[in-house]
Amino acid sequence: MVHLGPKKPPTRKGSLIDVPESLKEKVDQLHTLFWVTPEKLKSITTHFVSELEKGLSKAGGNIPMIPGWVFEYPTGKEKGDYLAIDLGGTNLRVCLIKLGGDRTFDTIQSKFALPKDIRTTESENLWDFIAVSLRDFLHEEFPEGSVHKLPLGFTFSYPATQTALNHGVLQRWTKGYDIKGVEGHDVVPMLQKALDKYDLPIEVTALINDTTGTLVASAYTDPETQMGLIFGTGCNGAYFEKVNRIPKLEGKLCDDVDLEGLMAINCEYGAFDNEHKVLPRTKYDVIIDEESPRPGQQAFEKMISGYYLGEVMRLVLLDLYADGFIFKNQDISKLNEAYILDTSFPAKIEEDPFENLSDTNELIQTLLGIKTTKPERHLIRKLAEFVGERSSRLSVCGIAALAKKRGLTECHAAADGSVYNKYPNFKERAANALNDIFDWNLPADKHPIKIVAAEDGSGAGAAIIAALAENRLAKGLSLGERS
Ligand SMILES: Nc1ncnc2c1ncn2[C@@H]1O[C@H](COP(=O)(O)OP(=O)(O)O)[C@@H](O)[C@H]1O
Ligand SMILES: O=P(O)(O)OC[C@H]1O[C@@H](O)[C@H](O)[C@@H](O)[C@@H]1O
Repeated sequence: MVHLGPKKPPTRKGSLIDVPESLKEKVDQLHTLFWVTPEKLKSITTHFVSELEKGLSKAGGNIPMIPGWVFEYPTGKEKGDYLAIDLGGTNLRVCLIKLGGDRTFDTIQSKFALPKDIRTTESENLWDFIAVSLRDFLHEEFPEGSVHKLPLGFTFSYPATQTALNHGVLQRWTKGYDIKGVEGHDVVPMLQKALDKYDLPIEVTALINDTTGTLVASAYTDPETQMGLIFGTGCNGAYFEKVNRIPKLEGKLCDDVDLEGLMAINCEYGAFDNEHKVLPRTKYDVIIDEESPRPGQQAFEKMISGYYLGEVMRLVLLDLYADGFIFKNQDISKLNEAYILDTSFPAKIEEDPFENLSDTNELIQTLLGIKTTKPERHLIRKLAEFVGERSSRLSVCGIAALAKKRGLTECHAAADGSVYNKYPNFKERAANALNDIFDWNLPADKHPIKIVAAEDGSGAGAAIIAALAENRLAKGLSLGERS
């Protein structure tokens, strides 16, 4: 007798039949507030293209468009062992990447949750945390120590101006960071100093952004890759631009750079529309921006990325409570705590498969100490769907804009990050938005521009870029601006 065990509950029907009219009207209002029409997506994308161009001009614009000093696609023959670290918005990852030289690679890695206070700690604590994490990793992987210096690719997922591959001056912290003494400084010597302090046999040979790493790592295994995207704690994209289409680099390139060649660009497009010309910001987006450590910055990122989606939800719930729609006579003191809800909160609500939303009931009771009625849970479920869908639909504007800017009619857009990988229905919603922008009306697997799962950009990408840099140095080629 085969024991089938309990089957996964079917997806719920989600009817609103037992929801009072007043709540149904509120659902409609919230849908109007968060829905982005196909026409709006198209107009946002058009503006996005012009902003990408402006970022490459000498005058610049909202979007930084940072040259990454990676000049070529990997050949797939890159070979060797490289260390890589990835300082993201939520975790630090330490990797040992073994490049096979045949479009394959192996990864040995450890993940360290960033300390809760990391966003406002002293900068020395940040660099020490990284050095100690690397020291622990080396003890495990090289118990007998290492006789020679190990090259390290440092994936630094923040906007850093690069005049060379192994330098990067932090423009500004994003994702709620506010560590003093780092903005305006080159982070490579800061990290190197901490590594030397702990006598680690490591040399930082390349500083890369996680989106550039994602682009290069994915191109190593999939030559159809034309852009690398991150939908994680933050959002961003990288692509290869023609060197002669980067006005702000005129006169700054060494003679050995092929002007007909390519250069990886770390767009830093979380900053798109800081001027607030096209994005459909709600009052909740305005509050999040005004109460963030860097008001006026990262307008696009603050509407779509993992660090903020839970906070958008929290602010709307507070309004629904103040207007008497939910949580009547309940103690909502926990809900008053900023950022108490991370993006897994709306994600788990969207994954609740039960008609009575019993998982949602437990989640809100456990996390916030609030009892809910079934009609309230239906309203909260619709709100989670609206917030999640707005994120997915707006996220695609960056992809469409990069494709339009480069004149790409078909390619792979390699995406990574927990919002892309874990948020329920993100992929389907993103595919629908691509259909809306390009009027394809095709199933996702037939899309000419296909969003695909990326390779490990922060690990393998950093290693491959370190290998590309070594190859250039071995040929006596430059890695940065004319000195
Ligand atoms: N189940 C989930 N669904 C959607 N987002 C999630 C989920 N779990 C975590 N997240 C969000 O993903 C972000 C972490 O992204 P990730 O790519 O893992 O790390 P990093 O941004 O540090 O590279 C956090 O903002 C977190 O709120
Ligand atoms: O991988 P994460 O932490 O989600 O980062 C995504 C993006 O987050 C943005 O805030 C950073 O400015 C980018 O550099 C980064 O690529």
